Amino acid sequence: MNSEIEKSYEAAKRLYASHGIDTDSVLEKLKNVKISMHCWQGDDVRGFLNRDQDLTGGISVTGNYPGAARTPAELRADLEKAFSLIPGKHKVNLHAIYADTEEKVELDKIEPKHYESWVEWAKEHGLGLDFNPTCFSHEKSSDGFTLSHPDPAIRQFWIDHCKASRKVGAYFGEQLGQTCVTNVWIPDGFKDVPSDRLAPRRRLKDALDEVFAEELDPRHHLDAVESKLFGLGSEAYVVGSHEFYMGYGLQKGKLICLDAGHFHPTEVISNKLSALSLFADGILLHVSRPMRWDSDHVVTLDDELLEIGKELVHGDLLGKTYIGLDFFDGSINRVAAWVIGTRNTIKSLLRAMLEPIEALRQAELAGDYTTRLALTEEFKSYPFGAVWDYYCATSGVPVREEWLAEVKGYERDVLLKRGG
Ligand SMILES: C[C@H](O)[C@H](O)[C@@H](O)C(=O)CO
Ligand SMILES: [Mn+2]
Repeated sequence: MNSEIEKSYEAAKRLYASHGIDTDSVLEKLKNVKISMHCWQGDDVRGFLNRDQDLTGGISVTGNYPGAARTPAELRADLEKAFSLIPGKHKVNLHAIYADTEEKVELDKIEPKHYESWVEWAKEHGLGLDFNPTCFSHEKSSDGFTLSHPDPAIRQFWIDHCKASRKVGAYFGEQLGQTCVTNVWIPDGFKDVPSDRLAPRRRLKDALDEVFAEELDPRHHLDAVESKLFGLGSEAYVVGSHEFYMGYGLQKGKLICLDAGHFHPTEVISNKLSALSLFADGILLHVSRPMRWDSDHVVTLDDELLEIGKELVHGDLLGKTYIGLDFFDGSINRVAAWVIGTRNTIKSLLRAMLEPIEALRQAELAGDYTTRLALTEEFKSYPFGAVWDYYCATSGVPVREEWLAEVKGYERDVLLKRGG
């Protein structure tokens, strides 16, 4: 290893040690945290089933940066490239539309065999897999409703799709020896003020009961439910609101998914974690960056991401929280988007682990808010970067922005040769 990196790390280690923070054990702890990298950043949420369908469900990707993956092999190659630039061992989050099969299979008929190549690949690379039913970009969701659809036949189609998805998820967990989280998100909602808010929610509740009726081994598989305040075309009312899923998840023992972009613009998920942790068995995060709305920008190391990291680390929530990412930006290199967002998410955890939390808590308890503020601010310029660089170097991934040259080379040699 470059001796400058080592020297800076040793100096940083001594400085943090003077506050009782052992950087070596922090890095050991960090190594065990898995981030679920969402496959859909790699191809603008197109998938491989129903590729002729436009992206619907009130979500949107803008930008036409060249090189989006067109096949499972291309997507896997891009994911591998990204993982080679990110420290640690992580997971990949698949949507049902990412099936790798020659068969023309309908969503309600998907089976583990349609995802076998993903399982083989995950085994080969020591990765975990998570899963999601895809309740959008389909003719049966074209009027904006799925599990809460008033037509029982359409509702049943989506119920069957979600049931089939759980089986796929359970297979992933069992094959890979890592719990798979299958997350249900549906777009259902109204553009304008509804006359009946209750009936769709009652239908959704019943539909979910049917979806989750079969018990699955929690060592292999956990269910999550994801709420939203509004989407494009569902500005007035979303059936699966936060209150709905918080109630459902707490009552039925499901993981509650908090997507950073799914709340009122002044609401932050970092402030929900401690409260939820007192009641929920587990939490799933969709780390995202809303810009004025649920715009799914690549996550940066902004105040909210740092706050999320602090809550997870200082609230001792890493053991009960599954950290997934959810952004999709088609205006920049998509491999770089993964690398930036995932490295930032890991950095936010490291930053929190390097905080003098005991001293801060004592100051707070004593009502000494001056010390709390002074220490918090001074620690912002502590040599966190030296510890991060050392972590990257010892994990065998590029240090600082060195990864960018790798991505540029990959763009030149691989992505730009893909054509439209
Ligand atoms: C593609 C994802 O499943 C989707 O983004 C969902 O998680 C969401 O956040 C919708 O706004
Ligand atoms: Mn999400």
